[in-house]
Amino acid sequence: MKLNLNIQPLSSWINVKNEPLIISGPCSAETEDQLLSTAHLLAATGKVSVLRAGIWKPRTRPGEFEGIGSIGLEWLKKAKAETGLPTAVEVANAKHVEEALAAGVDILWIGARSTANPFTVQEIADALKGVDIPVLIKNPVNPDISLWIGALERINNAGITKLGAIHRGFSSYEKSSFRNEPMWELAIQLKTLCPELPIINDPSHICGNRELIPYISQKALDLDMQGLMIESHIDPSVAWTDAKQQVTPAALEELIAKLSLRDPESNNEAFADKLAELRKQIDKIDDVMLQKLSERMAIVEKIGQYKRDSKVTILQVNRWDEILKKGTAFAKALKLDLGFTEKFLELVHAESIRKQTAIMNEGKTEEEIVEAAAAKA
Ligand SMILES: O=C(O)C(=O)C[C@]1(C(=O)O)C=C[C@@H](O)C=C1
Repeated sequence: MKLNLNIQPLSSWINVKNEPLIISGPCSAETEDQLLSTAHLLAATGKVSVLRAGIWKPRTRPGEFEGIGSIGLEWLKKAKAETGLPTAVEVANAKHVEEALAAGVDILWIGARSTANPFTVQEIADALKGVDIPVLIKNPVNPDISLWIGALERINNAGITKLGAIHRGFSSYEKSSFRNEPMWELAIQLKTLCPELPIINDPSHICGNRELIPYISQKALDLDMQGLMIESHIDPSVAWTDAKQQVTPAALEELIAKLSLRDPESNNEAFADKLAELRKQIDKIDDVMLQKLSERMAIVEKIGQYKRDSKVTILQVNRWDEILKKGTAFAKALKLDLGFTEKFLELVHAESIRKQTAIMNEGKTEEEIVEAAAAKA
């Protein structure tokens, strides 16, 4: 399946100073002086293409600083006039859109909490009808790619063709070293569904601390993302919001200088030949692997029939334990990663159980059974 979005390439709507696109600025606009001094230092790096600032801050609990509000738009206007940097702000309702447009903001973005709510996204989409402005959409807080896609579609349906996504990571119940789990596979899935959609990474919100930002930024570029949105502050230690994850403009400049830029392709003929040869080898191995998996599943089905006819349970925990032990010992000898091997074997075992469950239920899969029950309920 491919996503049918009507979008213009990033280069046609942003004058990118240096590849990749760097959007930077304070988490929150706090004072005129803080915003202007940060903006001037960012502009002086020559590496930043867009100045960002939070004007209205969606906070988890009331009573915290909820953004400086409309006055911040005036400061942004001034910063743009003085530095020449185009500006970007987050909007979360129709009123924000109206005010941001009136203040001449160049790029709007929709935050993760808003993306998770289709009513909010639709309200913003309606407010954007007939307007020609770039809009970036952060992934929803929860790891649900259809909400992300739905938001992109709603905004695109409103006529916005200068459209991009921002990967800022996902909330998770599990304890993690990240503020928001990157779950790169979801961003990769989005890119696969819509290769022409620019995806910008937001290492600040993924990391939640300054230390990890260089690593995540490099990984994002290596996964062929088009840009980075990194929060910066003239003095992060006194920032009113997200103090731990903001960097100084000087630190940002250093971070950008250290990034390795790699191209998605190479014109070097020797490289292309070598790559083609190695890929041929991989194709052959993948064919054998899939062939073998298909043969394995045929045996699993046969066992399933025996189990059904002999009234034996699907799960054979001792046998499964033996497979895991044997498999991981072999993987160790082969220098395969143990975590990967376990995950792979678990996936295969789950598929065996799915197949045998269908055999126990006259060929009906669990999804079909659940669907039929839902239709009756
Ligand atoms: O050995 C069996 O009993 C099988 O059905 C095969 C198999 C497997 O996939 O290897 C599947 C389910 C059982 O829990 C154990 C092993």
